[in-house]
Amino acid sequence: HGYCLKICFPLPFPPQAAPTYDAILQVEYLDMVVNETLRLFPVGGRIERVCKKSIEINGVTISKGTVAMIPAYALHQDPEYWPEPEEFRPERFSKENRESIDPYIFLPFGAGPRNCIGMRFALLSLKVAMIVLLQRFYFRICKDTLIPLVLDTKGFLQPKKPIILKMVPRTHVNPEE
Ligand code: HEM
Repeated sequence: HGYCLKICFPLPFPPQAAPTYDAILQVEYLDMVVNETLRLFPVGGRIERVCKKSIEINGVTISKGTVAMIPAYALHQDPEYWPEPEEFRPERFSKENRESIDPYIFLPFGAGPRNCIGMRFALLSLKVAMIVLLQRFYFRICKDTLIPLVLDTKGFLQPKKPIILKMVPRTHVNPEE
């Protein structure tokens, strides 16, 4: 896939203001962007569970002890649930749309009693990092940005090569330069 993202949203933070917990929760669009990014790029591309007792689901018997793999990456790309799944559309996670999302189809942090224990911490710290960077810089594609992005096929879902972007200080007169 080739992804070319231009994300523009107002940050309700003056350049030097500390992003407080309450203020971060107010930035709804940031949450939508983070969710849509985790939909396209779920770090744990698959989730696994060991079957505790034999069960039949839709005519398929899964015996006790079998490891069942839940393909989070594939579920996040299923056009039945995500129209034009390859498109980066944070609006999928808007307040109005969010309620219709099945928690077993959107699985960036897994689901159930063994889901990610660090989810809230991870979401908060990555939002703090994004806000602090976006308060100070614009991010632009440059000649060293590899397009299309190539994903690694082993282990955690991550880019094969680092993503190189140009950082333009926000004090700069013309951010498009
Ligand atoms: C964006 C960052 C992160 C993502 C996308 C992520 C994703 C996941 C996923 C998909 C699972 C498997 C859940 C399941 O099987 O249902 C998991 C498990 C886990 N994560 Fe995270 N994680 C993140 C950050 C963190 C952080 C920051 C911590 C710790 C501070 C953490 C601690 C754990 C632990 C301990 C488990 C195992 C939970 C268990 O088996 O009971 N994760 N994570």
